[in-house]
Amino acid sequence: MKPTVLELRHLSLRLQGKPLLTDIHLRLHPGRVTVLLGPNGAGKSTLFKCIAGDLAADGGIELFGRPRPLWPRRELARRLAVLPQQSGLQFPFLAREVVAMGRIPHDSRQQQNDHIVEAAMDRARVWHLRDAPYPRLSGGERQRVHFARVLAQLQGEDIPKLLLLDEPTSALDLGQQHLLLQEGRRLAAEGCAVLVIVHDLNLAARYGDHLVLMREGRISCEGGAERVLTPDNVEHHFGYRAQWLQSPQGHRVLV
Ligand SMILES: Nc1ncnc2c1ncn2[C@@H]1O[C@H](COP(=O)(O)OP(=O)(O)OP(=O)(O)O)[C@@H](O)[C@H]1O
Repeated sequence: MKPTVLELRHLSLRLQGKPLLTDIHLRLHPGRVTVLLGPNGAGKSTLFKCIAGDLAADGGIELFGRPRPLWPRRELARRLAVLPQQSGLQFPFLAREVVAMGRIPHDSRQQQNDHIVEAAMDRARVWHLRDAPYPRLSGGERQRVHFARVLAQLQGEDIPKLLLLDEPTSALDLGQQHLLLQEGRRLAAEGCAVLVIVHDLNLAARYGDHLVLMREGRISCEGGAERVLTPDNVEHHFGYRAQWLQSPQGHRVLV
């Protein structure tokens, strides 16, 4: 049986009398990219916050085979990295100092950290920005710096890991969107489980092994792109009639 990196059982959350998540069940395995999809307000970020420990929900969250509350914070941070939708970072850190924050949970020597920070910035294509003050970076550059930070965070021991990415491509141009998701796939190929929220259904179909579609706080459908992104499902969830077209390269593209 495949090991489970994350298991959610009967996860539900009400805030101010409003049900934000209802009876969510989800299992993630190493080596797979799972894409979380759904219309605005479906509960995707809320689900991330529950997994990240920022919101307390009813039900069970098991990470790497252990209930979430039993994980010491620092130990978990060496296995679970979260890229939130927005970072409130204002202080004029240099880009490389922001990336180095990813190394805080680790005890390694300074030398080793420098090497890891450089490699992560290289993978996120931001090494050239290493000495730039973070507040002066563009929105897309900041997003890539934070991506480098979570890459640096997950570098280290050969243990199961989970990366949560909340709309990591929202500020990126076309080329950078693909580069970032290719890096996500590369991490999965190295054994990490990746859970990513994206709004672009074509990116979801192209990079996701498993697609999870949410609506009104519930998982409404999951599986491969062909099963989840049917024109009927897309219309039902997003209020837009789409169709699949065959590209000359043989890929199917949803338009
Ligand atoms: N602290 C809160 N108290 C009450 N309602 C909240 C709270 N946080 C979020 N919500 C509501 O929960 C719902 C789900 O929000 P969430 O941010 O999870 O949606 P999402 O699927 O990530 O949407 P988007 O695609 O727009 O980012 C929204 O209706 C939001 O207004």
